[in-house]
Amino acid sequence: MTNETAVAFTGVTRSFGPVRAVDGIDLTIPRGETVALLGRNGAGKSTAISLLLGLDEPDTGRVTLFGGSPDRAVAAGRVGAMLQEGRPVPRVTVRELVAFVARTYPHPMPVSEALALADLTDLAGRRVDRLSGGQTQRVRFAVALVGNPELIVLDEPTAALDVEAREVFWTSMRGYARRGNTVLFSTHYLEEADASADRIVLIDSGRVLADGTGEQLKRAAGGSLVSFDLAGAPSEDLPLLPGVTSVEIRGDRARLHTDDSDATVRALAERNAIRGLEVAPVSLNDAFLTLTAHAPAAGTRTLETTR
Ligand SMILES: Nc1ncnc2c1ncn2[C@@H]1O[C@H](COP(=O)(O)OP(=O)(O)OP(=O)(O)O)[C@@H](O)[C@H]1O
Repeated sequence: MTNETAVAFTGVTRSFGPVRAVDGIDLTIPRGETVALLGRNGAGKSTAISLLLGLDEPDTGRVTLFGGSPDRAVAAGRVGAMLQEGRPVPRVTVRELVAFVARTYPHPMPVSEALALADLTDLAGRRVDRLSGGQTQRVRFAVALVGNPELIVLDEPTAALDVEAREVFWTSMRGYARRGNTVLFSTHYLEEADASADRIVLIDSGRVLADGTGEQLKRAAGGSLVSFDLAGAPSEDLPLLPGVTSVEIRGDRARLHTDDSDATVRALAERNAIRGLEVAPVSLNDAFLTLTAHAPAAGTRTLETTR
């Protein structure tokens, strides 16, 4: 680990009774990187974030922020967080709330700057209990960043926001990241992870399944999807065709994930199995489903991509 490391998980586990919520995570995030923690419900994202913020302790392993304990980094005002649970909203204006929070940090940014970064300048005088869901989320973002943290941690920041509100939110977030800050956010939304993060860490059953850019994840899951009508032909040997990494049969339609679509299509042509043939790049959504569907019951299978 170097001075340039913002976040480091080393062999971290955390169980709740029989549930291994975090099951051996090793993860290093350099300063200045924007990382998405991507996973379905119950994957272990919130537990990992609680450990990272020092709100919970690992059973084994260690989490460090900027080379020290999470508590130390939080106490020094180096970390801002936007967690899932909402707090009761007080009857103050947006500016008053953000200014109040700023006073609790050692090196806050000017309140007007936090409001501008969160796109709240026009709403500064509005009462916080009279805002829409998207506006409230931006207030929570301003509260998380007014302390001028080097690392900001956002647990599903856009849950329940519509497409437009999400776009506004991510524009704000990217503005903050561009200042050289480190951002870690969790999400179920693949497009969001791909659009807003430099790097995606795919988590399932408390383990890191893949770690790389959206492009690398797509490649790791098989580069293309070749589909065609079986027209009653047998499908048992399709997994053996060149390039094929996985096969799905839906009714009479076969969908082959392949990392060499040319070779797969040639082999299909030789079998004369080209009715309704389509070749498409794997979408991030397909990549996610393929990777998580293959999660093993035991043992770590990290699809570590070359970074
Ligand atoms: N305090 C707790 N007590 C018991 N089980 C817990 C506790 N916290 C988390 N778990 C379990 O640990 C697993 C991981 O939960 P976690 O909340 O970390 O997932 P998540 O990826 O954040 O899910 P979501 O996307 O739904 O928020 C789940 O099976 C959950 O039920």
